[in-house]
Amino acid sequence: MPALEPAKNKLNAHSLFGGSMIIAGTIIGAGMFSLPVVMSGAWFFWSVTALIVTWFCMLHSGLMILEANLNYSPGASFDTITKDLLGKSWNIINGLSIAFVLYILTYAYISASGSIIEHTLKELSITFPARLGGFVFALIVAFIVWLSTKAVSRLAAIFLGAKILTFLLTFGGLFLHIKPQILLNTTEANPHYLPYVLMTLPFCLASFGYHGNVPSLMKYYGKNPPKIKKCLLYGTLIALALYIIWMAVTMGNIPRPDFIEIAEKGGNIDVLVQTLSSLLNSPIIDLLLIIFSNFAVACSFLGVTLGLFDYLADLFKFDDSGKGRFKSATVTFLPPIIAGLIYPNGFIYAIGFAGLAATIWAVIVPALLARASRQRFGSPLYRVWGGSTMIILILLFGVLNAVVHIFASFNLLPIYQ
Ligand SMILES: N[C@@H](Cc1ccccc1)C(=O)O
Repeated sequence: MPALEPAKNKLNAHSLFGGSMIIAGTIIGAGMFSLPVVMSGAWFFWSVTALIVTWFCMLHSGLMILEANLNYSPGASFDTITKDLLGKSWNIINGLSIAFVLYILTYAYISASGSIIEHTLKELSITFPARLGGFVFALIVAFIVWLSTKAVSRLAAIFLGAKILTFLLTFGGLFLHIKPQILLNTTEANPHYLPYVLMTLPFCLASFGYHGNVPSLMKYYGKNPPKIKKCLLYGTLIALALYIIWMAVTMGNIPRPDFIEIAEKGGNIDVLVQTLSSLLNSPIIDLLLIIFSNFAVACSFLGVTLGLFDYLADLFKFDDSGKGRFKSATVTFLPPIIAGLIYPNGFIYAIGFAGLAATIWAVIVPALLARASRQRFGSPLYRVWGGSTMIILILLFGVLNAVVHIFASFNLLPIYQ
């Protein structure tokens, strides 16, 4: 995500477009690549339903952070707001869950980039093990993050542009290939979809995560709730639309039973991309898909690790000198790199656990923040609609996600296999 400048004046004219893109750019990332695999049981209709429900709840939990944030001066971080409104214990839980999500996502990106690099080089007839690919990629990203925030923001902006461009080209092409009989799964006799829908929720939740950026938007636009509200609405809507198209093109090309094999192979990006391209028989789309997946992963990788880097630098009080930044880069990258070397194929698991931890700081804590903000300040500048009912609804959604993921981890939910 590009670095944000502080708001220069109250009537600042930062465009709506920029803020919406920051939100959409953060949302659309690795999570998206887990969706077709984990949603193959629930298939198209129920997946879209789960995505819409998650979109609604994640948009409102983001708005609740905004509601609480507006009581503080622009630049106040998530940490400041939570400590002040909910107290020390919640702040520790919040901080731990943020660090956990960022760490596990960094691991997911290393795993994903390894598999993407292996697949890309295989197309060029070069054999390169995924483990090594992930390792090298992580070192490059670590170097860029160590260099400066500016380097990250410039590169992330370029990658975001490339990601959107290749997305449009790729999916424009894929759209024409959708086969209705595959999308509607007409060949399977008596299929069951509904039992598989619950387990998809934590993955949808992870895929709609962006909440660390709400305070950044306030820093960017100043106290301008109507504008920030629109950014959240448009940014999340762009992501929702894109995910629905993504479901349609993957499920409209890969027959449902084929997903069982993809999942058995670990469900990593390369397997999905490979299956898609073997079915399409179009070298151009194949190439675009590869370029797109590389950019999508690289862009979110930079954004998320920059967040983790700043968070850890602040936590351990490492300074901004070359040496201090080296220490921060080491604590940021070393644990996920080691995990990626030992266990390179845990992509899908990682996204599921990201969903479990994200439900704390991106759903439950925001709902509690909005409640506390109303009690303490009366939320004079902006209040999310729906009163306490909305707060309760969001809390229920958050708890449901946690319960689902815990049940799924103990194999208590049906799995499509
Ligand atoms: N939504 C991001 C992951 C993410 C989760 C939580 C916060 C920020 C980012 C993705 O799909 O990759």
